Amino acid sequence: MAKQKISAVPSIRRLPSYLHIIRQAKDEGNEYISGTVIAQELHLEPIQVRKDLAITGIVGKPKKGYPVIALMAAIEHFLGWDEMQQAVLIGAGNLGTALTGYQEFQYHGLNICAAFDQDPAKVGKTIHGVRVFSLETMDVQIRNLGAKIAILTVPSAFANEVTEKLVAAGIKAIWNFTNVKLNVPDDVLVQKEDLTSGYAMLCVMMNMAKHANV
Ligand SMILES: NC(=O)c1ccc[n+]([C@@H]2O[C@H](COP(=O)([O-])OP(=O)(O)OC[C@H]3O[C@@H](n4cnc5c(N)ncnc54)[C@H](O)[C@@H]3O)[C@@H](O)[C@H]2O)c1
Repeated sequence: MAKQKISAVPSIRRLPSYLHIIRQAKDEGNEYISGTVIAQELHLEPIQVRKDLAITGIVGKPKKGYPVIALMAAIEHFLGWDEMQQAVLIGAGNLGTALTGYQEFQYHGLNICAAFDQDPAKVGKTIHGVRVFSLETMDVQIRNLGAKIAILTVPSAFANEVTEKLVAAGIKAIWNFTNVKLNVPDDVLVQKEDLTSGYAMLCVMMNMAKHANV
């Protein structure tokens, strides 16, 4: 996996919300959905939705919109969600437990197949159907499971120490929930996640609304 600059980051971040709405439309028995309907649901401009969907290669029909089944398939294929990825989770604490319990990942091609923790009280337990293993067995287990993705939810102080072990075990992509910049070789991808950036947006919106109302 080579590191490349991704140009359409905001569009890619919106695709899962589109998929959710399109899936709902399909469940309600609709064969087509228009960009305008998706835009209305998400408070976006229709032109933005059409531009975003264009990156998946699908084109809508005038007056009808997009065929829902083909549109879902195109988005899932673009995101790589039409193939199930095996992932391991390191740090079965509060956040790690919540992530293992998030059933939606199954619809997004992500299967958390094992968890690892250094706490002996957690080793051997099963959280939301995911077995927690000892860190000592991590290398062998990752190789046996063929997992290439790791979800990192350990305390930040241990993030790089654990990352070194993950890389040695053959992990090629890390979803990093710690607040640490990970030291990884060029062929290992890292996506850092921070819930506070969403909260920051909410605060700015609240501030703007407050000033607009005075
Ligand atoms: N990105 C976000 O928005 C966000 C939100 C919440 C928490 N976090 C981060 O996620 C991490 C976990 O937070 P939490 O609230 O779940 O903490 P927690 O203390 O509940 O869980 C941490 C788990 O990691 C285990 N652990 C500790 N050292 C380890 C090691 N060396 N190897 C393997 N396991 C180890 C602990 O035994 C524990 O089960 C922290 O780094 C926290 O800052 C990020």
